[in-house]
Amino acid sequence: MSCSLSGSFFHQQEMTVRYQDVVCAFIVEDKQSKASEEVTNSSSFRVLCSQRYDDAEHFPSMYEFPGGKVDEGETHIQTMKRECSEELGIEVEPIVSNSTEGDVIAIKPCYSFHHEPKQDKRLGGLVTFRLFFYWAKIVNNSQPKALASQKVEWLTPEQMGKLTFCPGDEGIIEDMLSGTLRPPE
Ligand SMILES: Nc1nc2c([nH]c(=O)n2[C@H]2C[C@H](O)[C@@H](COP(=O)(O)OP(=O)(O)OP(=O)(O)O)O2)c(=O)[nH]1
Repeated sequence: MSCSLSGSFFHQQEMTVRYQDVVCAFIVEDKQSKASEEVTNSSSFRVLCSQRYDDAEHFPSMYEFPGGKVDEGETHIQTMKRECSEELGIEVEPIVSNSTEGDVIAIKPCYSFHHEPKQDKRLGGLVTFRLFFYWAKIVNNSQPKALASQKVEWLTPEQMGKLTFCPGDEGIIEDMLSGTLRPPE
């Protein structure tokens, strides 16, 4: 069977589109901690968020969940732990469900968007990011510090809703606000 193909179709076929997995952690505040007094009596919760630098090459000043690109040979959980250590100086563990012991709860694994990195030598060219979200908690009482961002804050979904988050987080805040996305009990 023959078919006619437009120039733009050929262009797309020749273009290399790479995929880059990004792991993001929804780090839930420990409700026992003093700082979270205002949310202990409600169904609300707070999640650790960072604000990117004002002069960041991509998405300056926007908020994001801690995380980053998966390095070659890394599992998602290794990436999450490494990024949290590098960016926040904290040790985290994934929150696992009781019924599926050992399984990580992954949320919305299909967020993707196009991105044209200029400097990142690992990428180069057109890249589709796939964001994977995991619930996590801080262990060993380590305290988060803004080591790679201008600010880190514990935020409720209501507070997040008033801020601008990175494009891959589209829908996430709305889901937290509506209650469809909540930390596992
Ligand atoms: N860490 C993180 N990245 C996010 C989120 N939402 C979202 O769209 N992203 C995007 C921003 C980045 O382009 C990419 C993650 O890359 P990265 O954490 O290594 O950040 P980076 O500043 O070095 O990235 P970049 O300059 O290459 O964009 O995913 C999020 O909630 N957390």
